[in-house]
Amino acid sequence: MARRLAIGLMSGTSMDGIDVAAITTDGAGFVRFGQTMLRAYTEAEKQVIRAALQVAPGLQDRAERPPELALAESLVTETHAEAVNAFLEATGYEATDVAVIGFHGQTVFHAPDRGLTVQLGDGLALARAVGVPVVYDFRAADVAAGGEGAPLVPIYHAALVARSELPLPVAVLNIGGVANITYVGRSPAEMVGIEPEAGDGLLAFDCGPGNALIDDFCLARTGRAYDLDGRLAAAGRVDEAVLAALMAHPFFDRPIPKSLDRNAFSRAAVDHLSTEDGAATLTAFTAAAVARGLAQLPERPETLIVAGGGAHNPTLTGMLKLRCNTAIVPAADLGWSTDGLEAQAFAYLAVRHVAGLPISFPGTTGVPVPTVGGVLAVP
Ligand SMILES: Nc1ncnc2c1ncn2[C@@H]1O[C@H](COP(=O)(O)OP(=O)(O)OP(=O)(O)O)[C@@H](O)[C@H]1O
Ligand SMILES: CC(=O)N[C@H]1[C@@H]2OC[C@@H](O2)[C@@H](O)[C@@H]1O[C@H](C)C(=O)O
Repeated sequence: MARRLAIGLMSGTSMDGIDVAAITTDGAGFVRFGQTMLRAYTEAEKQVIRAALQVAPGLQDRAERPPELALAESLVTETHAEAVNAFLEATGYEATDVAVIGFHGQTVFHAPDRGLTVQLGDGLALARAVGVPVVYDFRAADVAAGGEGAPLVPIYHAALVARSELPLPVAVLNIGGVANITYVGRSPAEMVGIEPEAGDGLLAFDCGPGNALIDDFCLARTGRAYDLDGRLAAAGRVDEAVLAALMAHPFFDRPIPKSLDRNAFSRAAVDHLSTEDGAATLTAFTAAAVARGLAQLPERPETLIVAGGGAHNPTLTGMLKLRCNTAIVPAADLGWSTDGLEAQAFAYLAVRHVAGLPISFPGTTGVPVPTVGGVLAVP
């Protein structure tokens, strides 16, 4: 398969901004990293997205666009076009150099049990604004076929593990707004090939909260968007009784694969705690949920590679070390991008779409057969 330059765009559940990343890939075993960039959302932009998040659970149909969603969708499309143009300017690439863009959009609601997963973003408008073909709406086909619609990054994790010389099994933990785990249990090279098998070699699932609960708590208590370097949590004490109550949520006993809405968990259980103790307890909740997730794997991974914004929180990574009985390796130690990995993944998934390769698998989303997701928009 031909190697193509692709750009990926990820606006995740943390709603901090748009990660932009370029890779050169054949959509299978070849991946060469290009540059990455963050186009941060302003406070006013975050408000527009938050308003859409509030309204979205009332949707009956994923195409419905009440005013809050319509406004947020225009904002998402326009800011992504701005981000791509800024990235082209900064990197010196011409639009004509780029074969395809993978545009995740902004998830505002995810309820696969109701057949609903809603990502805001107009792929055709973006393609026209930047002059590059765009693959978007990656999750709908998987949900329509009976899958969870998430996580979708695992096949990219498998491609990166295949290039590494790590002993298997390996697990990759992404700590975004929600946390998710990928398990690579056997020769991953086979999995990224043309016909990945639907065996238990590649498993994935959302394992619990990531940063979103901590972020929301921090914003409500201090007015700051997140617990910088985990300082609040480091100054507090974990309330073990509250933690046990949080871990009693039925989600943790559900078999894998499984996925989560950003707002699946409530932080009400820490309302009576001090700001420091609340932050410590929610941070421990994220770590404990990862440990529970690892226990659902068929084998204990030799290595747990940690990526996503939560990898920058030393209080959280310290708690992971205490609670997970495995070697923890920051993604950056392997030369992987901590913050740009998901954006790279959507570039990879866009190339797979163009090549007609599946992006989700029975082991990663529970979809009955490997499924090609996404919609192609040509300018
Ligand atoms: N220095 C830091 N200290 C503590 N937390 C941090 C730090 N840097 C980033 N974070 C956390 O990382 C979050 C951003 O993570 P990330 O960009 O991976 O999220 P995302 O792309 O929205 O995720 P996803 O799509 O996987 O849900 C911030 O909201 C914050 O909680
Ligand atoms: C529905 C949705 O947008 N889910 C996100 C979210 O953020 C992290 C986790 O929950 C993961 O399942 C997924 O994103 C990543 C990019 C994925 O699909 O792999």
